[in-house]
Amino acid sequence: MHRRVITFSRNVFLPLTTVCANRCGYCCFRTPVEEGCIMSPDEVIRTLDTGASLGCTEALFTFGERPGAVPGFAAELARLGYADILDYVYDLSLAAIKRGLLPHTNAGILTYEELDRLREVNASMGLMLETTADIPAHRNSPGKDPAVRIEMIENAGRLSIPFTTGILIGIGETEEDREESLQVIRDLHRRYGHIQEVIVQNFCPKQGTPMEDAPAPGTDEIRTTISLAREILPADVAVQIPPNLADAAQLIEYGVDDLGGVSPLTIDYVNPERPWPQIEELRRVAGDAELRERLCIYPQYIEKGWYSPLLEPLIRQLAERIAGSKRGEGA
Ligand SMILES: O=c1nc2n(C[C@H](O)[C@H](O)[C@H](O)CO)c3cc(O)ccc3cc-2c(=O)[nH]1
Ligand SMILES: C[C@H]1O[C@@H](n2cnc3c(N)ncnc32)[C@H](O)[C@@H]1O
Ligand code: MET
Ligand code: SF4
Repeated sequence: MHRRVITFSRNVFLPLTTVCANRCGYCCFRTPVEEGCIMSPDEVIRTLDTGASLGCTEALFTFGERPGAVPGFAAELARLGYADILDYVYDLSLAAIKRGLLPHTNAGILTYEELDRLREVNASMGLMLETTADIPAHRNSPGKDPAVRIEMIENAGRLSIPFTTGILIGIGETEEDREESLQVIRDLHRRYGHIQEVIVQNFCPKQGTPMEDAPAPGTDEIRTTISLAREILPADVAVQIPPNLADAAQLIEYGVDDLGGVSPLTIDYVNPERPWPQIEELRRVAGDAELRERLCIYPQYIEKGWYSPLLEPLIRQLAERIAGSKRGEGA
């Protein structure tokens, strides 16, 4: 009999800047421009080096959207010798590759040209659709307009970029909205074949944000949504849940395929109050299923050659390494 497989990726989280042109009602990550709103190259390099020594394979660059549009940010970035945060992430992606980590960037909305440029140094990229609904939490976030998000996910498809997206549940959308959001993702994948995973992320209220008193979705609601995702999405698209935000052991059997990026080093800067479980804990969560490490580019996209030539040697080397550690376990 075929044993079920649950995957995860070993990463470091690099929040290059907390400055953001949006103001989402649920977010505690964003800060005003001030000294220290940008992660310094030294700190990034140190994190990459330590991450590499701990066996991490993914450098997750997740940060505020279009920070350059916020007054004062450009001057802060200029102190580091950069005019555009995307040039900064490009250079640091090269630094990650040099140290043996595959970059995965989620910087919010990017244009077709920007995606094309970052594609060169990213093994995969991501953008949460969040929801197709028009909700109060996104009133001050032009970048969360569903049409804008869908257009970017579509552009990533046109560029054959292995892509991570997902929905955020409990932010004021209805169950019908969740269904519609998942159908939109399915349709994008039917057209371009680039969606490797869909995150079903549960909203966690944050003190000091407009939604601090909004209720968090309960386990039953998350379960129903996972089942819905598994039902709507084709089999080659993984359903991912974040094991630090939800009780993963109680959810696995409803159709979870993946536990996302887990870090032995860095915290989840978007949910700083929620520590990552250790790898041993994930094994318990997976239960009867086989827990298997993966890269931030899924195997089917490696096979198809959906990556830039610059990444080829590292992808090859890391794919062999994680396959080897599995053999070493006698699995
Ligand atoms: O593509 C994304 N990946 C996100 N990831 C990455 C994801 O968990 C994995 O790294 C992917 O599975 C890449 O393979 C996060 C990881 C964290 O530690 C915390 C938050 C996120 C959020 C996103 C996200 O919004 N989009
Ligand atoms: C990086 C991703 O984190 C998610 N995100 C942002 N704020 C929260 C929160 N309070 N709870 C859960 N997820 C959140 C969004 O979906 C964003 O796209
Ligand atoms: N700001 C981006 C977005 O919300 C990246 C994740 S949140 C830090 O899409
Ligand atoms: S969730 Fe992302 S886009 Fe929204 S305010 Fe926070 S950092 Fe900005």
